[in-house]
Amino acid sequence: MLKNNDVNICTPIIGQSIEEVKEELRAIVPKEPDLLEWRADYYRNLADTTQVLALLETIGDVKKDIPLLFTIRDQSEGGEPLDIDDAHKTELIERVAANSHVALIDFEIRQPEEHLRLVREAATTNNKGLILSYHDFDSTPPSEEMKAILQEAKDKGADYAKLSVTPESKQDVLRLLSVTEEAERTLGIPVITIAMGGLGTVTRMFGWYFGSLITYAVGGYPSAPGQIPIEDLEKTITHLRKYQ
Ligand SMILES: O=C1C[C@@](O)(C(=O)O)C[C@@H](O)[C@@H]1O
Repeated sequence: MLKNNDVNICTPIIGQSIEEVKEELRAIVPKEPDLLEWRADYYRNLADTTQVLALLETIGDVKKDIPLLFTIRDQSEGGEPLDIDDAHKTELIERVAANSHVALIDFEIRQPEEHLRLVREAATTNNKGLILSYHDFDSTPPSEEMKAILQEAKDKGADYAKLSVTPESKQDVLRLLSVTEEAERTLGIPVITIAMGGLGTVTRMFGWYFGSLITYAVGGYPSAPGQIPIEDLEKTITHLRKYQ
């Protein structure tokens, strides 16, 4: 599945229709990312579970053996407006978790406890990895708070603890990297961290060196501020590896 103790490049799929998703896959799959993320909040028929599961089959048929991460991102955490409520979202994730094409589920740590429990159970039952994530699109919280968020993800049953923040200074970027480095040594589960936007690009390029397991890159279209094309990211990683 994921390469542990190494960097994994993940490319999001953000199509609104089957055609757009297929077009993105045609562009992305030949680039051989380590992981594909279907950001299903962009899909306009998300309310129709039958269509979601059908599109999952389509993705499964063309993605070759690239592991698939399934994410429905809430609008408050940078996702698209949803026409399903939290209960429907959780039920959908439970169905998706049972699908053999899916390897990992991303769920937000701020979701209601009961839904978190149901998603955790679905991931465990179906042997899928669970990423519990937290996004701050306004700022970079104090370091102690960032550590507490990663710890909370672990306490709530995450297999991977993810934190994505918005830096307002280079000091914020350094703090995120420092928290990453410490968490990677001490938390006991893998961490995924990102500083978004141009200031944070360095974390997308080099965060893995400080202990972040996944970095998100553009294969077709970006899904968050500051993502860079997979080709550029691969070159950067290769260069650092060569001389480190
Ligand atoms: O949570 C994340 C990370 C991300 O927001 C980023 O900043 O690259 C991109 C999203 O697609 C993904 O679900």
